[in-house]
Amino acid sequence: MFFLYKYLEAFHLKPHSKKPLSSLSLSLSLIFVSSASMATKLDTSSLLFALLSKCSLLTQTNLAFSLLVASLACLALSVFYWSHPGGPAWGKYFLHRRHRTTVIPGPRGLPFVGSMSLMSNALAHRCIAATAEKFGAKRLMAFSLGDTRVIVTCNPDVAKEILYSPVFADRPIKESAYSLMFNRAIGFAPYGVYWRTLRRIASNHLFSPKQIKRSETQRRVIANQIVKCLAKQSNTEGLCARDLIKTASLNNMMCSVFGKEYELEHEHDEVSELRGLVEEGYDLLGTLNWTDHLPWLSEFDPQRIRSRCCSLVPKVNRFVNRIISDHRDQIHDSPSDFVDVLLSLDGPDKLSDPDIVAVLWEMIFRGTDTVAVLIEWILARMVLHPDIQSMVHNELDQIVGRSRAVEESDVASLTYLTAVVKEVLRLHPPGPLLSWARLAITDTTIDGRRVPAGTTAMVNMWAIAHDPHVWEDPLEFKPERFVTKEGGFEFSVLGSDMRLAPFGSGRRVCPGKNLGLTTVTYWIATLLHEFEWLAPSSDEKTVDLSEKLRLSCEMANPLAAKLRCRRSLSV
Ligand code: HEM
Repeated sequence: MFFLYKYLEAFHLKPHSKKPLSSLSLSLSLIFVSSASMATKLDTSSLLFALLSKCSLLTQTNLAFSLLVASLACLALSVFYWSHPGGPAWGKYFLHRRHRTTVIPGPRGLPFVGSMSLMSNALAHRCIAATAEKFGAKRLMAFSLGDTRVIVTCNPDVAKEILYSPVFADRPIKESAYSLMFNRAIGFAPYGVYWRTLRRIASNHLFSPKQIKRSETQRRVIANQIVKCLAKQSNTEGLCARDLIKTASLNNMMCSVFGKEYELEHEHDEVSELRGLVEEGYDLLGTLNWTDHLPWLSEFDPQRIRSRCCSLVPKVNRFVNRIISDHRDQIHDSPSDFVDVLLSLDGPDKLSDPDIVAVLWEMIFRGTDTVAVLIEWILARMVLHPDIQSMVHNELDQIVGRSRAVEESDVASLTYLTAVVKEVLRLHPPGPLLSWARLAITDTTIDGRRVPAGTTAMVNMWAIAHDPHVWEDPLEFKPERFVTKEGGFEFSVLGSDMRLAPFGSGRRVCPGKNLGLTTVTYWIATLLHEFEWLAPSSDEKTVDLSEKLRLSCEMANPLAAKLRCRRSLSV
């Protein structure tokens, strides 16, 4: 009110003004008095109208002039925000911060929207790495996604500081994740008792070494089915294994989670339906939603993410609830799959039905694509480097021999193959930006710079894994770097060494890392033991390694290969 008063007063002094200042002041005072008694009833806009209607200065010229002044003021403010290193969101913080602090370098991007183009790019990890290099900000870079302040590091020490810090144990709010119920599952549940309970239940009943061992038979059965399907198509030039591997991975998760077994050879309506739901969810969650960062856009849903989520969720609910009620109808002495486990919970651990749906849906969702994407990258590298593939074959011949199929127990002795998997994780981490970012719960200090609460933090694992200061010849495919020398330590990729932590680290580290790695290594051992993977034709010696970052970073164009069976008893 005070500002409005001042504003009108200032106008009154303009040459067009006809009404004396005293009369306007009187009008305003009257309005002030009457508005005091009705303060609770009047909203700001009606008050504004009341004020303006009292004012005879509302000429066209004055209105145009006031609009111009307001627009210029807005523009000046946004240019001021935008001029701050890191862009507009950091500029706003600069005005409100209470502490003197070193500024974090970073790109300004565009006024209002900041560096949206960095993240909406299909190669965001590469763009961020290049921008950090340009700004000399590899340790810590700031940028803005609309109103969201973001920090990103391309340095292993700073990555450790972020991922291990309890301050960054939360996830930023994403409308699509909330709409798709992931806030009630592990991935997006706010850090707290509920999240801890879910992680404990999943660690005990899905990801424990005992549980992983129990699901060995199911992985062997599915591996045999993959081999059988591939053997049938082995004469095809340019065979594309992507869909088969994705369906195999989905079948594997459906077996662990829902206790459902399907033949890979035949199309099943239930599997196709779930594949469709997962694909749609994957697309929605992997898209940068502008309304997450520009609240003034949220009414409009310009990318149709909200409406697509709204139509997906009832389908997921119907699908998963059907499976839950089938389980309720069957009485088991002991839980045989993860649905049984969740239904058997009692006391404080007991989950409501909507929460059970969210947890089950997340497991299927997270466990399917990550595994399939990694397997395709490994096969691509094998086609591209036949010399390395033949070393893997030699190892398989020595340890397993051609007379039998690989067993999961052989994998521990396949040291070169394990090194190949690690080298592919280094060059093609499925989550180059660690999939889901972290959120600062309180103000904190990272690498000596102040980071305010509410800042989103990301680790560019792809940049760390490609950094020549961290890895020798980082662009070379050299599995030998992971072959443990006599008496040396084995390099762990499970989150203890930030030079390569493709499963993240700290409190929010991937809980499915052992299950994922066991599945990938065993299936890859089988696929390489049974087949030689060759370029589709002799004149096409190269493999297209272009990437496309959705939620995971997959090959932009599916791998096409030619297969040669290595064992006569390949099925
Ligand atoms: C090759 C396989 C996989 C890769 C590369 C991978 C990678 C990741 C990464 C980078 C994160 C974020 C970690 C962080 O913020 O520090 C994550 C989180 C997660 N992953 Fe995985 N993952 C894989 C397999 C799986 C599997 C098989 C499952 C379950 C069946 C799974 C379930 C989850 C869940 C639930 C989270 C969220 C954890 C939390 O927020 O507390 N992942 N994964």
